[in-house]
Amino acid sequence: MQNETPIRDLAHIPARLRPIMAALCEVGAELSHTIQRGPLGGALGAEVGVNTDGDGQKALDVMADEAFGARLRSASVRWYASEEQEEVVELDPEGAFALAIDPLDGSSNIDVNVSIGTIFSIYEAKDEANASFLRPAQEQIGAGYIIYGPQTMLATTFGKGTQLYLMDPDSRQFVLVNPAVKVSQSSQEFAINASNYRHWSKPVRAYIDDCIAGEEGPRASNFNMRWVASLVAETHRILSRGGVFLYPADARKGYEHGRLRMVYECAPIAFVIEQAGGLATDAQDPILPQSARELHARTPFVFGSPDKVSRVAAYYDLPEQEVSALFGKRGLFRA
Ligand SMILES: O=P(O)(O)OC[C@H]1O[C@](O)(COP(=O)(O)O)[C@@H](O)[C@@H]1O
Ligand SMILES: [Mg+2]
Ligand SMILES: [Mg+2]
Repeated sequence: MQNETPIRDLAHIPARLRPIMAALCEVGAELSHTIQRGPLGGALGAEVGVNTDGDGQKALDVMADEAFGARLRSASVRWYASEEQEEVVELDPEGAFALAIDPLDGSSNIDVNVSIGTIFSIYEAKDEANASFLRPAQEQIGAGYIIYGPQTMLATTFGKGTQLYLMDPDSRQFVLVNPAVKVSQSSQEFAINASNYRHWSKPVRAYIDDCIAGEEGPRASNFNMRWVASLVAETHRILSRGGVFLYPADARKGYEHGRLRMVYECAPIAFVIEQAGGLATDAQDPILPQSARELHARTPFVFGSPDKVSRVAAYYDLPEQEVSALFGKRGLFRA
């Protein structure tokens, strides 16, 4: 049964952002229900078009975008920037906020019953649509994600730590379960799409080679690997038990800046992770001081436990011959 108040504990949410958060949670709860019904509610994973980035659009991508856009109209959102829309949409000319959204993240997992999510980022609205989003990511006033997994959860930050809420499936209310999430320092897990190994730069190969070399290698420790192909799911795992995520730039055409989009994927996840004591970079420099070049611009993205993220950057700082020497000696995947 749908409850009147979609979030039970409001103390951590600034009063003026509560209508936006209520709207996001209401639509999130509906999506969670739709996702749980899976094929009983229609072909959610059916390809229905192509978005501005050239990615195939699934039925659920479009459904989620329409539902968020419609509900946020009455939540003081002036500018709405979505992965699924080429341009920024004006929702309420009187609205005070600009909201960027990846309505459905990890769409390749819709049909295989694996965790997917919604990512959002909130700024004060400026008079001009694009200028409201093409600005330093550290100007975000709120960010977070909803994960639709075995449990539906919300992770948010408003600049005072990261909070975690669990949706009670009976009442569909989001209930605070952790008021101060902290990224663990101790995990020995890395996440990267290793099928792209041959396309990576030398620093990335050297970093991963050293992880894979385990106890016998320079790290003198065994590592585990995970790749869900849902940024939200990888973020949630790292918030829960630490580790490092990498989606670097690579040599494939169109991947000069990696795959993930700055405005509605990397900026909000960076804010959530850093407020939980982690680090987020473009492999070398922090994400939060950076601005997107354009609405759907990509950026390389590395985040997680601070020691691991800093170590990745250190591999880029090694002189070229030194990385080559390391790479030559340690290249376990060499064809
Ligand atoms: O298929 P790849 O190259 O491993 O990319 C996986 C990445 O792409 C994404 O699915 C992109 O998100 P969308 O589903 O919103 O397009 C990320 O969630 C994930 O980290
Ligand atoms: Mg995404
Ligand atoms: Mg998406």
